[in-house]
Amino acid sequence: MSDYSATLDTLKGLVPEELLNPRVGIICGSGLSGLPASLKQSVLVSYDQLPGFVQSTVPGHKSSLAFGLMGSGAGVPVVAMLGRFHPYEGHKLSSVVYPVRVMAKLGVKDIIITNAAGALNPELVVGTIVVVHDHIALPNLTGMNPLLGPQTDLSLPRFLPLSNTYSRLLRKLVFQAAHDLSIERDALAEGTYAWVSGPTYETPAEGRFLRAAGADVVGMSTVPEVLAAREEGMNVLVLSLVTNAVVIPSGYKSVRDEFEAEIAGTLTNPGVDDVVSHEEVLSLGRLKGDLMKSLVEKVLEFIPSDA
Ligand SMILES: O=P(O)(O)O[C@H]1O[C@H](CO)[C@@H](O)[C@H]1O
Ligand code: HPA
Repeated sequence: MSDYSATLDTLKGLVPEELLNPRVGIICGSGLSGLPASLKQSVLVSYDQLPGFVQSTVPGHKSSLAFGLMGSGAGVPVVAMLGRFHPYEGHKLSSVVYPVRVMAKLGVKDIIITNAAGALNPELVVGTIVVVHDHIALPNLTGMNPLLGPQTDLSLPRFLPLSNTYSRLLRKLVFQAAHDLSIERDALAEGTYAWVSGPTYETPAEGRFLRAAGADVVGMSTVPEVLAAREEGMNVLVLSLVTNAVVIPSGYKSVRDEFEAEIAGTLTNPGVDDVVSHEEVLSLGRLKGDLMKSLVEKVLEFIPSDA
């Protein structure tokens, strides 16, 4: 698994030398694989060609790495994961973060991680892009941490601080990019991402619990990648696309009240239990994919080459 040299040698045989030193890594979330659609000189490498890579089995995720130049002008050399790995697919945490470590070995300094997420903060409208500034990871706190285990690379820190996880500079560049693109203010927000293992979506009570703990959005990915990227010394930017509401502003509706209103003939608004689906998540990705793409491309233009 940790034989990076086999992966790197394979990449050397498949990707032209001028694309093999990407500055920025990108991970495409559910339904967001179109992000690198307009890469120049793009070269696709399928995961099944790469030792150490597993397969993405989730609809809306492809299984390829894309190398190329992104953005206007000459473009910035990037490597993008068109499809990520989640622990709920049965992948080990070490497999989930393997591509991030490969990116580090290729020289990636800045990583832009995107995802689809449910809104816990009732003020977040579906379609909003949340610039993540913090996270809550119950799996990490309870023993499912991708950095657990013997230290195989002594050049990496044993005890990684997480108080400065999400690069202040990169976060600010998103707002600069949005300003430049005249994207309306409400299209973006800042917030805290809660990582859950999935594959079940949250119950309403779990949603309220995570909200009470201080999270704004929830998803089943990203945090393992963030931890590996930070351990490898990368600057991290996370953008979450809100695809559905988890905590419904109107809150819980009592069926006893409803029943009593019904027999009293005063029932006007019967409660309905909202149900989220992955199709809904993907359709939001299709709807907002272009916005995410232009934002990421603009951010790339602004990232200093020595950041
Ligand atoms: O986080 P990404 O991969 O964007 O996908 C999100 O969407 C899927 C659920 O619909 C889960 O995998 C969740 O994590
Ligand atoms: N919960 C967890 N993960 C998600 C959700 C959600 O509501 N939406 C998209 N990914």
